[in-house]
Amino acid sequence: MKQKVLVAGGAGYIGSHMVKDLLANGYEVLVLDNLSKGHRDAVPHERLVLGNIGDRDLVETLFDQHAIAAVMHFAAFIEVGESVREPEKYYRNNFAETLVLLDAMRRHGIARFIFSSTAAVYGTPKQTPITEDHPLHPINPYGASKAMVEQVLKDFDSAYGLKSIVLRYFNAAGADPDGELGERHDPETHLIPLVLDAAAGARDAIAIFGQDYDTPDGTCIRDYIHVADLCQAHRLALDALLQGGEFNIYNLGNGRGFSVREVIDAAAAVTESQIPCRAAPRRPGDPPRLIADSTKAKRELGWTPEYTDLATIIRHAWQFRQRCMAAESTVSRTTDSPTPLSTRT
Ligand SMILES: NC(=O)c1ccc[n+]([C@@H]2O[C@H](COP(=O)([O-])OP(=O)(O)OC[C@H]3O[C@@H](n4cnc5c(N)ncnc54)[C@H](O)[C@@H]3O)[C@@H](O)[C@H]2O)c1
Ligand SMILES: O=c1ccn([C@@H]2O[C@H](COP(=O)(O)OP(=O)(O)O[C@H]3O[C@H](CO)[C@@H](O)[C@H](O)[C@H]3O)[C@@H](O)[C@H]2O)c(=O)[nH]1
Repeated sequence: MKQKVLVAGGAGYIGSHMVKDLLANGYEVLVLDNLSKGHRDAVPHERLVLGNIGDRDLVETLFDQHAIAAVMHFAAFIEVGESVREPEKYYRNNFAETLVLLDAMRRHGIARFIFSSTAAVYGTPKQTPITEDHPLHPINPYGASKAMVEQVLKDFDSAYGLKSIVLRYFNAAGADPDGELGERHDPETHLIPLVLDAAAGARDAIAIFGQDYDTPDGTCIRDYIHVADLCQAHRLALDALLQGGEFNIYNLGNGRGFSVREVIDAAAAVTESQIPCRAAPRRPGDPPRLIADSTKAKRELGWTPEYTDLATIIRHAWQFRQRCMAAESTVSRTTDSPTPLSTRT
């Protein structure tokens, strides 16, 4: 019988790619998403349960009605800058609501959990590349909310035997290599899609947040990891838990950092466009440099990222963006009223 996985936040960017990946690999999938940020058309409609991970009655009913083998938890608010301005929103959604989900799992004896954590738990790292044993000193509420969940997961493992794998992603980027799914945050705050907006002329210029960091060109350095490679790591983590694996933590990145300026230059080459830029102040909560050491995930999970080249990551994001633009222009030519973009057939 197929194993059933509950994907919380499965209508979002990374979660929707995960749903597609799981279905392609023979799993049953149920998605729980409140669509606060996600897209209804990013998941097969018959699999979507509309609701909140912090709705205890709903979650307990789901666990009563479905034989859930494992939960993958993508549901969260994700903007570093917003978390500095509105910390309550982040601690409530990312921490308090997750606690409700975990408690319902515990009460129903569902004992396998895969958690989307983040490089933001490390804060400003003492050294790069960062290994998993680097101390956690988050410098923004987003990272702190994720570190708090990690602590809960360790304690739930010890006390209740709820087994988790924590995946600390660095900067998720790119899109489904088939072109069917991609990143559609609204508002978009992530560098690569914003740079592609500027390349397409949909935005006047890309603001560079800080040019006085202690990096070779003065702009922040990040480790961009393809969304399809993140999905591969989740599937391997799921297999490990289903085979009796224990609590563990893995960094997921390519081990190579690119500055904001290097990303802009790479995007200009991929799109064959001029990308106008303007200097802007530093964004609060941004560490200067985040680069992963993912040796442990490769060694223990057998993770072999496929799309490690920055140009490939940007090209896939660009292909998805162009597909969306083509679909939107077809819709606006054929209807008077706006129709939601459907990326699934
Ligand atoms: N995008 C990145 O670069 C990145 C990097 C590191 C970690 N992560 C983590 O990966 C996960 C997914 O990120 P993403 O970029 O796909 O974000 P996203 O905003 O596209 O997806 C999150 C999804 O969760 C849903 N959601 C949010 N709160 C919910 C709640 N309380 N109940 C039910 N559904 C809820 C949203 O509607 C959305 O569909 C997040 O946990 C994020 O912290 C993302
Ligand atoms: O218009 C922009 C947008 C971003 N940046 C910079 O580009 C870099 C990357 O920013 P962004 O794409 O917003 O990602 P991060 O803030 O690094 O955060 C992402 O990556 C983290 C892990 O490293 C995850 O935890 C977060 O969820 C995810 O949003 C940062 O230095 C930003 O200051 C700009 O200069 N201009």
